[in-house]
Amino acid sequence: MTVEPAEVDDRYGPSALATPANAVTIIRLLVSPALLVMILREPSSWAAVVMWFVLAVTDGIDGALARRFGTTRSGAFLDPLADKVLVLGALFALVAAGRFAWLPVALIALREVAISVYRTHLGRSGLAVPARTLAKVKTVVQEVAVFLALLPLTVDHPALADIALWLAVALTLVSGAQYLLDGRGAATTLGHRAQRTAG
Ligand SMILES: O=P(O)(O)OC[C@H](O)CO
Repeated sequence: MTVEPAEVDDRYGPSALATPANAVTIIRLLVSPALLVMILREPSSWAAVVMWFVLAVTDGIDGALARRFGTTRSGAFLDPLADKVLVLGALFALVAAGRFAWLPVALIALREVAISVYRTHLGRSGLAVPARTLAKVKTVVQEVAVFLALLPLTVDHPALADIALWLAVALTLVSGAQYLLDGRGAATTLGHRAQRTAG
């Protein structure tokens, strides 16, 4: 038996596109290029830290809105995509700025692209692959690695951000392998409320 949280308001059906959660996701996507320009101009600054913090925190907001108003196939696709654009954009900008090595960033990028292709492939059959808990944790660790690299206070201790980045690499690869090992079992039709929610 599925127990629904009492406060859930299933206002949006599984195929809805114009939802509050998607609005937050799209705003995050539109704002992200400004951050990348900022990092390229000055890799470590308080302005970039504040902007990154806001973009990372709003990751939780679109997930919460999705759980409140109803999870959708578009949200299950768009939310992880926005995270990838944001995190990969910031990581590549930090490589370009000489702050991160290319190898860990390339490993993360390979997994993120592979899972996006996998999601798109299943999406063509009307299936969604909502983010799993471990994948959400890996996104947070990726965001922490970027945060530590941007933070002026840790500029003299680059090992901190590097350790966080390698931890993110491990979580990224393991969580990616989980999706692939589960195969279509990781997907849901979202015909009814998804058991795993986007966010
Ligand atoms: O690893 P993914 O592709 O499921 O993405 C996870 C999301 O970034 C969590 O918000």
